[in-house]
Amino acid sequence: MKTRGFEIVSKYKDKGINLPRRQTIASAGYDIEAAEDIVIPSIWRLNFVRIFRLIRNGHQLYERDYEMSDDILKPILVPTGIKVYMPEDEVLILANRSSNTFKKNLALPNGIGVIDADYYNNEKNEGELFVQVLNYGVRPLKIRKGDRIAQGIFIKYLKTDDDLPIARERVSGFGSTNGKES
Ligand SMILES: O=c1ccn([C@H]2C[C@H](O)[C@@H](COP(=O)(O)OP(=O)(O)OP(=O)(O)O)O2)c(=O)[nH]1
Ligand SMILES: [Mg+2]
Repeated sequence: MKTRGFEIVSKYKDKGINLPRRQTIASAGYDIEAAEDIVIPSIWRLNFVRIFRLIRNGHQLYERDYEMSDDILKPILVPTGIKVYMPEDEVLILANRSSNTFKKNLALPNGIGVIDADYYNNEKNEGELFVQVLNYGVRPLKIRKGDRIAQGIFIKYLKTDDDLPIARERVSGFGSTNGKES
């Protein structure tokens, strides 16, 4: 019987993806690997480029220039090539590895990632997990395919007494319930 587990998404079948694994007897987290080589640019450099662009365009660096700009510094989404299934009352918490901040200047800007049970096999991206990352170091950071970039922890979540039943199905992630994806 299938209860909870990880699977490889179709796009990455036969691409040598390893399913997440725990590393020691009592490790809570299933370590999740990057599915591709990817370079994470430094946020300092990106911000420098933005400021340089503002100055070059003759803008003064007033607060309103930032407010007017829709040039949001978006985190990089690292593909994992995997999806996760679990009972409806569970959630996979995607957490950073402490070594990422300690050794690599790699942060998960959303703090933790919340992977909902109904994200599995969604029509848009089949439920592929992505890890949002920011490199707060000064150099670009190379992530290689197979590097363990985050860990997934399964937990049960609770509902309030007056929780409203809802029939809406999840079609994707990253703002899909906002009406439009951002
Ligand atoms: O680090 C993350 C965080 C989320 N997700 C996927 C799985 C999750 O089920 C979905 C929605 O995440 P969340 O509810 O945290 O984001 P949202 O901004 O509320 O998006 P939505 O409106 O789609 O719920 O996006 C990831 O792949 N990685
Ligand atoms: Mg949501």
